[in-house]
Amino acid sequence: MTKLAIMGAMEEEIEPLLEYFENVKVTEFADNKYYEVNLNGLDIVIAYSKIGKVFASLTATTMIEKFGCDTLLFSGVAGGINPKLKIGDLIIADKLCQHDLDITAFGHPNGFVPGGKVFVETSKELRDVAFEVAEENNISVLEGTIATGDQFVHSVERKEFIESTFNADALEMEGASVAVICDALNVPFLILRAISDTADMDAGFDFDEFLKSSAKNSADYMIKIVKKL
Ligand SMILES: Nc1ncnc2c(CN3C[C@H](CSc4cnccn4)[C@@H](O)C3)c[nH]c12
Repeated sequence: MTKLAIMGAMEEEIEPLLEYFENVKVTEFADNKYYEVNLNGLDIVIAYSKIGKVFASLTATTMIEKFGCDTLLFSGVAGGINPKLKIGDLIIADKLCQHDLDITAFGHPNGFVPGGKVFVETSKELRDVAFEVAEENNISVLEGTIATGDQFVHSVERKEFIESTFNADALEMEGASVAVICDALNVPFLILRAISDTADMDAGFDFDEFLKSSAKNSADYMIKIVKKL
Protein backbone atom coordinates (compact mmCIF):
# COMPACT_ATOMS: atom_id res chain seq x y z
CA MET A 1 0.00 0.00 0.00
CA THR A 2 1.39 3.39 -1.00
CA LYS A 3 -1.53 5.72 -0.34
CA LEU A 4 -4.62 5.19 1.80
CA ALA A 5 -8.10 6.65 1.26
CA ILE A 6 -10.37 7.05 4.27
CA MET A 7 -13.89 7.99 3.34
CA GLY A 8 -17.14 8.89 5.03
CA ALA A 9 -20.40 10.23 3.66
CA MET A 10 -21.18 12.98 6.19
CA GLU A 11 -18.90 15.58 7.74
CA GLU A 12 -19.80 14.15 11.15
CA GLU A 13 -18.31 10.82 10.05
CA ILE A 14 -14.85 12.19 9.22
CA GLU A 15 -14.57 14.93 11.86
CA PRO A 16 -13.50 12.40 14.55
CA LEU A 17 -10.88 11.10 12.09
CA LEU A 18 -9.41 14.50 11.19
CA GLU A 19 -9.00 15.25 14.92
CA TYR A 20 -6.13 12.73 15.00
CA PHE A 21 -4.06 14.70 12.49
CA GLU A 22 -2.09 17.97 12.25
CA ASN A 23 -0.60 19.52 9.13
CA VAL A 24 -3.65 18.92 6.96
CA LYS A 25 -3.45 19.93 3.29
CA VAL A 26 -6.86 20.72 1.78
CA THR A 27 -7.47 20.25 -1.95
CA GLU A 28 -10.74 21.33 -3.58
CA PHE A 29 -11.92 19.24 -6.51
CA ALA A 30 -15.30 18.51 -8.16
CA ASP A 31 -17.35 20.39 -5.56
CA ASN A 32 -15.65 18.62 -2.68
CA LYS A 33 -12.67 18.90 -0.30
CA TYR A 34 -9.93 16.30 0.11
CA TYR A 35 -7.79 16.36 3.25
CA GLU A 36 -4.24 15.02 2.88
CA VAL A 37 -2.43 13.95 6.04
CA ASN A 38 0.44 11.68 7.04
CA LEU A 39 0.52 9.07 9.76
CA ASN A 40 3.90 7.56 10.64
CA GLY A 41 5.07 7.94 7.03
CA LEU A 42 1.80 6.72 5.47
CA ASP A 43 0.15 9.21 3.07
CA ILE A 44 -3.59 9.36 3.68
CA VAL A 45 -6.40 11.18 1.90
CA ILE A 46 -9.58 11.78 3.91
CA ALA A 47 -12.90 13.01 2.52
CA TYR A 48 -16.64 12.87 3.07
CA SER A 49 -18.56 12.30 -0.13
CA LYS A 50 -21.95 13.79 0.79
CA ILE A 51 -24.96 11.51 1.12
CA GLY A 52 -25.94 8.78 -1.32
CA LYS A 53 -24.55 6.39 -3.90
CA VAL A 54 -23.76 8.95 -6.62
CA PHE A 55 -21.70 11.24 -4.42
CA ALA A 56 -19.97 8.26 -2.85
CA SER A 57 -19.06 6.89 -6.27
CA LEU A 58 -17.60 10.26 -7.32
CA THR A 59 -15.47 10.55 -4.18
CA ALA A 60 -14.22 6.96 -4.24
CA THR A 61 -13.25 7.29 -7.91
CA THR A 62 -11.54 10.65 -7.29
CA MET A 63 -9.54 9.29 -4.33
CA ILE A 64 -8.31 6.40 -6.49
CA GLU A 65 -7.90 7.99 -9.93
CA LYS A 66 -6.88 11.55 -9.02
CA PHE A 67 -5.11 11.11 -5.67
CA GLY A 68 -3.64 7.68 -6.44
CA CYS A 69 -4.98 5.85 -3.41
CA ASP A 70 -4.50 2.08 -3.67
CA THR A 71 -6.46 1.05 -0.57
CA LEU A 72 -9.81 2.50 0.57
CA LEU A 73 -11.40 2.37 4.02
CA PHE A 74 -14.91 3.67 4.78
CA SER A 75 -15.93 4.75 8.29
CA GLY A 76 -19.44 5.81 9.20
CA VAL A 77 -22.79 4.92 10.67
CA ALA A 78 -25.56 2.57 9.59
CA GLY A 79 -29.07 1.40 10.35
CA GLY A 80 -29.14 -1.92 12.14
CA ILE A 81 -31.18 -4.86 10.87
CA ASN A 82 -29.69 -7.87 12.65
CA PRO A 83 -31.17 -7.82 16.17
CA LYS A 84 -27.70 -8.59 17.57
CA LEU A 85 -26.70 -5.06 16.50
CA LYS A 86 -27.51 -2.46 19.15
CA ILE A 87 -26.98 1.28 18.72
CA GLY A 88 -23.25 2.02 18.91
CA ASP A 89 -22.26 -1.51 17.85
CA LEU A 90 -19.80 -2.07 15.02
CA ILE A 91 -20.20 -4.00 11.78
CA ILE A 92 -17.64 -4.80 9.10
CA ALA A 93 -19.07 -5.80 5.72
CA ASP A 94 -17.99 -9.06 4.16
CA LYS A 95 -20.18 -8.17 1.19
CA LEU A 96 -22.51 -5.40 0.06
CA CYS A 97 -25.53 -5.05 -2.23
CA GLN A 98 -27.84 -2.35 -3.62
CA HIS A 99 -31.33 -2.87 -2.21
CA ASP A 100 -32.92 -0.23 -4.46
CA LEU A 101 -31.51 -1.53 -7.75
CA ASP A 102 -34.55 -3.13 -9.33
CA ILE A 103 -35.10 -4.46 -12.86
CA THR A 104 -37.13 -7.43 -11.64
CA ALA A 105 -39.64 -6.57 -14.39
CA PHE A 106 -37.20 -8.33 -16.76
CA GLY A 107 -36.81 -11.41 -14.60
CA HIS A 108 -33.61 -10.36 -12.87
CA PRO A 109 -33.16 -10.70 -9.08
CA ASN A 110 -33.30 -7.62 -6.86
CA GLY A 111 -29.95 -5.82 -6.78
CA PHE A 112 -28.80 -7.19 -10.15
CA VAL A 113 -28.17 -5.57 -13.53
CA PRO A 114 -26.49 -7.28 -16.53
CA GLY A 115 -22.72 -7.00 -16.25
CA GLY A 116 -22.95 -6.54 -12.49
CA LYS A 117 -23.40 -8.81 -9.48
CA VAL A 118 -25.81 -8.70 -6.56
CA PHE A 119 -23.08 -8.91 -3.90
CA VAL A 120 -19.59 -7.36 -3.98
CA GLU A 121 -17.12 -8.82 -1.49
CA THR A 122 -14.72 -6.70 0.54
CA SER A 123 -11.01 -7.41 1.02
CA LYS A 124 -10.44 -10.51 3.17
CA GLU A 125 -6.94 -9.26 4.01
CA LEU A 126 -8.25 -5.94 5.33
CA ARG A 127 -11.00 -7.71 7.27
CA ASP A 128 -8.38 -9.99 8.86
CA VAL A 129 -6.40 -6.94 10.02
CA ALA A 130 -9.57 -5.36 11.38
CA PHE A 131 -10.54 -8.47 13.36
CA GLU A 132 -6.99 -8.82 14.69
CA VAL A 133 -7.20 -5.22 15.94
CA ALA A 134 -10.61 -5.94 17.46
CA GLU A 135 -9.26 -8.95 19.34
CA GLU A 136 -6.19 -7.06 20.59
CA ASN A 137 -8.37 -4.18 21.84
CA ASN A 138 -11.30 -6.21 23.13
CA ILE A 139 -13.60 -4.59 20.57
CA SER A 140 -16.81 -6.40 19.65
CA VAL A 141 -17.56 -6.26 15.92
CA LEU A 142 -19.97 -8.22 13.73
CA GLU A 143 -19.06 -9.38 10.24
CA GLY A 144 -22.06 -9.25 7.93
CA THR A 145 -23.89 -8.12 4.84
CA ILE A 146 -24.58 -4.42 4.32
CA ALA A 147 -27.33 -3.24 1.97
CA THR A 148 -27.09 0.17 0.32
CA GLY A 149 -29.80 2.32 -1.20
CA ASP A 150 -30.59 5.96 -1.94
CA GLN A 151 -33.09 6.30 0.88
CA PHE A 152 -33.02 6.83 4.62
CA VAL A 153 -34.88 3.73 5.80
CA HIS A 154 -37.37 4.48 8.56
CA SER A 155 -40.08 1.84 8.21
CA VAL A 156 -40.39 -1.75 9.36
CA GLU A 157 -41.80 -2.69 5.96
CA ARG A 158 -38.74 -1.48 3.99
CA LYS A 159 -36.39 -2.86 6.65
CA GLU A 160 -38.05 -6.28 6.45
CA PHE A 161 -37.92 -6.25 2.62
CA ILE A 162 -34.18 -5.60 2.74
CA GLU A 163 -33.60 -8.25 5.40
CA SER A 164 -35.66 -10.94 3.64
CA THR A 165 -34.41 -10.16 0.12
CA PHE A 166 -30.68 -9.82 0.85
CA ASN A 167 -30.30 -11.37 4.32
CA ALA A 168 -28.69 -8.04 5.23
CA ASP A 169 -27.41 -7.25 8.72
CA ALA A 170 -27.27 -3.46 8.31
CA LEU A 171 -28.15 -0.78 5.78
CA GLU A 172 -26.86 2.60 4.67
CA MET A 173 -26.59 4.78 1.55
CA GLU A 174 -23.04 4.59 0.20
CA GLY A 175 -21.17 1.36 0.88
CA ALA A 176 -22.21 -0.74 -2.10
CA SER A 177 -21.36 2.03 -4.56
CA VAL A 178 -17.89 2.33 -3.02
CA ALA A 179 -17.67 -1.45 -3.35
CA VAL A 180 -18.53 -1.41 -7.07
CA ILE A 181 -15.94 1.32 -7.73
CA CYS A 182 -13.15 -0.39 -5.77
CA ASP A 183 -13.96 -3.80 -7.24
CA ALA A 184 -13.87 -2.43 -10.80
CA LEU A 185 -10.59 -0.57 -10.15
CA ASN A 186 -9.02 -3.50 -8.25
CA VAL A 187 -8.55 -1.49 -5.07
CA PRO A 188 -8.85 -3.41 -1.78
CA PHE A 189 -11.46 -1.83 0.47
CA LEU A 190 -13.07 -2.13 3.87
CA ILE A 191 -16.50 -0.86 4.94
CA LEU A 192 -16.84 -0.21 8.69
CA ARG A 193 -20.00 1.17 10.24
CA ALA A 194 -21.36 1.80 13.75
CA ILE A 195 -25.10 1.51 14.32
CA SER A 196 -26.92 4.84 14.79
CA ASP A 197 -30.49 3.57 14.57
CA THR A 198 -32.53 0.46 13.70
CA ALA A 199 -34.11 1.73 10.47
CA ASP A 200 -37.64 1.60 11.86
CA MET A 201 -40.18 4.27 12.81
CA ASP A 202 -37.82 5.67 15.47
CA ALA A 203 -34.86 5.85 13.05
CA GLY A 204 -34.94 9.60 12.50
CA PHE A 205 -34.94 10.42 16.20
CA ASP A 206 -32.32 7.82 17.08
CA PHE A 207 -30.13 8.91 14.19
CA ASP A 208 -30.11 12.53 15.36
CA GLU A 209 -29.32 11.44 18.92
CA PHE A 210 -26.61 8.86 18.16
CA LEU A 211 -24.92 10.02 14.93
CA LYS A 212 -22.05 11.77 16.72
CA SER A 213 -21.29 9.03 19.25
CA SER A 214 -21.65 6.20 16.74
CA ALA A 215 -19.49 8.01 14.18
CA LYS A 216 -16.81 8.32 16.87
CA ASN A 217 -17.07 4.61 17.69
CA SER A 218 -16.37 3.81 14.06
CA ALA A 219 -13.62 6.42 13.70
CA ASP A 220 -11.75 5.35 16.85
CA TYR A 221 -11.73 1.72 15.68
CA MET A 222 -10.74 2.83 12.18
CA ILE A 223 -7.69 4.69 13.46
CA LYS A 224 -6.53 1.57 15.31
CA ILE A 225 -6.91 -0.40 12.06
CA VAL A 226 -4.94 2.23 10.10
CA LYS A 227 -2.09 2.05 12.62
CA LYS A 228 -1.91 -1.71 12.02
CA LEU A 229 -1.72 -1.50 8.21
N1 LIG B 1 -31.84 4.22 8.69
C1 LIG B 1 -30.87 4.50 7.78
N2 LIG B 1 -31.14 4.41 6.46
C2 LIG B 1 -30.17 4.65 5.53
N3 LIG B 1 -28.90 5.02 5.85
C3 LIG B 1 -28.60 5.12 7.17
C4 LIG B 1 -27.39 5.48 7.84
C5 LIG B 1 -26.05 5.77 7.20
N4 LIG B 1 -25.89 7.11 6.56
C6 LIG B 1 -26.37 8.24 7.35
C7 LIG B 1 -26.99 9.25 6.37
C8 LIG B 1 -28.51 9.25 6.53
S1 LIG B 1 -29.37 10.37 5.49
C9 LIG B 1 -29.37 11.86 6.36
C10 LIG B 1 -29.83 13.02 5.79
N5 LIG B 1 -29.83 14.18 6.45
C11 LIG B 1 -29.36 14.22 7.69
C12 LIG B 1 -28.91 13.07 8.25
N6 LIG B 1 -28.91 11.88 7.57
C13 LIG B 1 -26.56 8.72 5.02
O1 LIG B 1 -25.25 9.18 4.66
C14 LIG B 1 -26.51 7.23 5.25
C15 LIG B 1 -27.67 5.45 9.19
N7 LIG B 1 -28.98 5.06 9.40
C16 LIG B 1 -29.57 4.86 8.18
